[in-house]
Amino acid sequence: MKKVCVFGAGAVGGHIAARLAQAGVDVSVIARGAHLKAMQTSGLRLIAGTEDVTVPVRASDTPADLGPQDLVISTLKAQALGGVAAQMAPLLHDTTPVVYAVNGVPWWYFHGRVPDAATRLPRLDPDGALWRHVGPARVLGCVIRSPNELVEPGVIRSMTATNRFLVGELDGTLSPRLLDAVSVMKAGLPGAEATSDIRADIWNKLLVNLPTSLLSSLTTSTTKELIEDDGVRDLYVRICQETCAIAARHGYPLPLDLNEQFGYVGKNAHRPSMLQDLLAGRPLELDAQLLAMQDLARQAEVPTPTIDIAVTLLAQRARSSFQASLR
Ligand SMILES: NC(=O)C1=CN([C@@H]2O[C@H](COP(=O)(O)OP(=O)(O)OC[C@H]3O[C@@H](n4cnc5c(N)ncnc54)[C@H](OP(=O)(O)O)[C@@H]3O)[C@@H](O)[C@H]2O)C=CC1
Ligand SMILES: CC(C)(CO)C(=O)C(=O)O
Repeated sequence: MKKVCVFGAGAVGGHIAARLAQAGVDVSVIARGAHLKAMQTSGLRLIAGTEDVTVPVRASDTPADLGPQDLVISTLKAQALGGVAAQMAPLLHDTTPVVYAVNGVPWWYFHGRVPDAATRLPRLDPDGALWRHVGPARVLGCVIRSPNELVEPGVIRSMTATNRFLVGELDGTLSPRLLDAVSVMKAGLPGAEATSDIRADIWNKLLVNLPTSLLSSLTTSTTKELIEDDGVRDLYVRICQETCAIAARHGYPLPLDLNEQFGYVGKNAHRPSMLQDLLAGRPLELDAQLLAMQDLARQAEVPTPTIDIAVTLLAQRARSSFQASLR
């Protein structure tokens, strides 16, 4: 049986690990702190609608305890990826693929696209640790469409019945290792799918993340509340339009279907992961979700006045709430 390790099994990774364990997949998790202790002592609990399941799961904070894997699924926040890149070594044999399930512009985005010197995004891999210790050859990109919250250590609440995980090779091929990874994931996650254009899926997800991360975090509102107010909805639309303009200049003209957008975000009273982090006094995924998008806008000379104001305000809010959490 294939061995799968979920690295950074918090809200999303906990959901993935619980579903895989439920389906009988040989899955283990890397986590830390009180959440790790709770999983080791009482198992991993997933609450999804009326369903409430607890599964035993092998959990550690030390990759060497778990050994080489057939598949690693990273569900860390973007800003944590570089710091653990070197620690992944014990989980990797020569060909182990690593699925990077993460929001925002990914560190590997330009790999294979433009001449080598310009392929790295220093903001997302400041000292090159990801490039050096993992490298783009192992990477399968993954877009998450699955809202979840870690409600207490060891306990994940899933906010919706439809959970999609779009997984793709960076060069778009439907390779045997991609189909293998998706079939392992599908055992517990019927919404896992192989995609032949992971970058298009990333842009589509950015189109949801830019307005929801910015506006929910600034207003402390759930995604559903955001679109109930005319003024906030107007800002939401402007942020979407600016995001579409950036995407188009980078080769991805996105159709802006506001009915579809509002249908997706309005369905759940979900606190986006960025708002969850803000309320908990944790660092935000500002670089990957927001500042990298401003970089791409500047590169393509696309004006983003609404995004810029919202990012400035949110960055300040993040600084002050992080400071408050230290007091
Ligand atoms: N939550 C959601 O609904 C959604 C999230 N996403 C995206 O998915 C990704 C993951 O988000 P989410 O699941 O919310 O994040 P979480 O913070 O809930 O999960 C990440 C986990 O990794 C742990 N971790 C961090 N560093 C280490 C380390 N060195 N060793 C062991 N464990 C570590 C964290 O522990 P600690 O808390 O101690 O730092 C945390 O439990 C993000 O990119 C997010 O934007 C996408 C769609 C929906
Ligand atoms: C779009 C949203 C809000 C839920 O899928 C998300 O990606 C997040 O919580 O970070």
